[in-house]
Amino acid sequence: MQNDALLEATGISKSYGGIQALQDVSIRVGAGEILGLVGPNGAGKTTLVDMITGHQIMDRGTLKLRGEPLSGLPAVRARRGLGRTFQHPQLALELTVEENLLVGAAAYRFKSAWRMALGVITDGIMHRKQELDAVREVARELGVPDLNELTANLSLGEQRLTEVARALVQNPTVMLLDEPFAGADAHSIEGIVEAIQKVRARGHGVVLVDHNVDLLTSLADRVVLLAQGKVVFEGTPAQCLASEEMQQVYFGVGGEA
Ligand SMILES: Nc1ncnc2c1ncn2[C@@H]1O[C@H](COP(=O)(O)OP(=O)(O)OP(=O)(O)O)[C@@H](O)[C@H]1O
Repeated sequence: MQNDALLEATGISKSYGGIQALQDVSIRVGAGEILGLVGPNGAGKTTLVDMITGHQIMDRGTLKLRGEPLSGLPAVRARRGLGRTFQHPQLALELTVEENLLVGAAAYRFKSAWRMALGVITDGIMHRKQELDAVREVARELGVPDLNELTANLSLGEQRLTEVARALVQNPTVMLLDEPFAGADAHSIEGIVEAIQKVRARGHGVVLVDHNVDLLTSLADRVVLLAQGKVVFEGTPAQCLASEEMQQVYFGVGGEA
């Protein structure tokens, strides 16, 4: 065992046509660590999350989860322990909140598509009560609104909170959150923060992408600043906020706000 990194992304590069979205980017997330990923619009933050979860295919680079190579379709990576949310929440709007959360619980239980198929036939009823209990507990802890509500009726903040709750019921080794606070109300933000802290307390890891730099730096243990597809600074939140690179990237000046 080389180190205690849960997630290691090394030398990730990706271009879309003529746009170099990521160039030789490396990040690592340790056990019980929240890694904040900041950078201006178009810096490559979502692209990096997509490379890790397999929602886009990288041009170059390697990924490891708990020291083991990570590849395959997003569903395979989810079963290996990657939980995520999306910049635009991806919930089944025609289902209730509870049904959406149960999808997360089932994804965690079935370690392969074959087992999932078999499980639906053989042990669906046996595990249903267990999963319902887990879902209801997470919902209560995070303050997820009415579980019987149709997801289409939720506000953006409530959808974000529900998506984070869905990721949490999978008990992810690493949870990747793409702008979870954008447009969210105070109550939803509180629940999302609770979820992040729970993952950390379990000794698992979080990659947190958000434009709310105050909130992000108050939660993160370490911050990586991306600009134009490259890592331009990495350090503690205080070091990052004080860095010349941060001033340049966000305010176009060197050394002063
Ligand atoms: N599917 C795609 N096709 C073409 N270009 C893309 C695609 N996805 C991202 N890009 C480009 O790659 C670059 C990085 O985009 P990305 O969305 O990763 O940035 P970001 O840091 O997440 O930005 P934001 O904060 O606005 O979400 C941008 O120039 C973007 O236009």
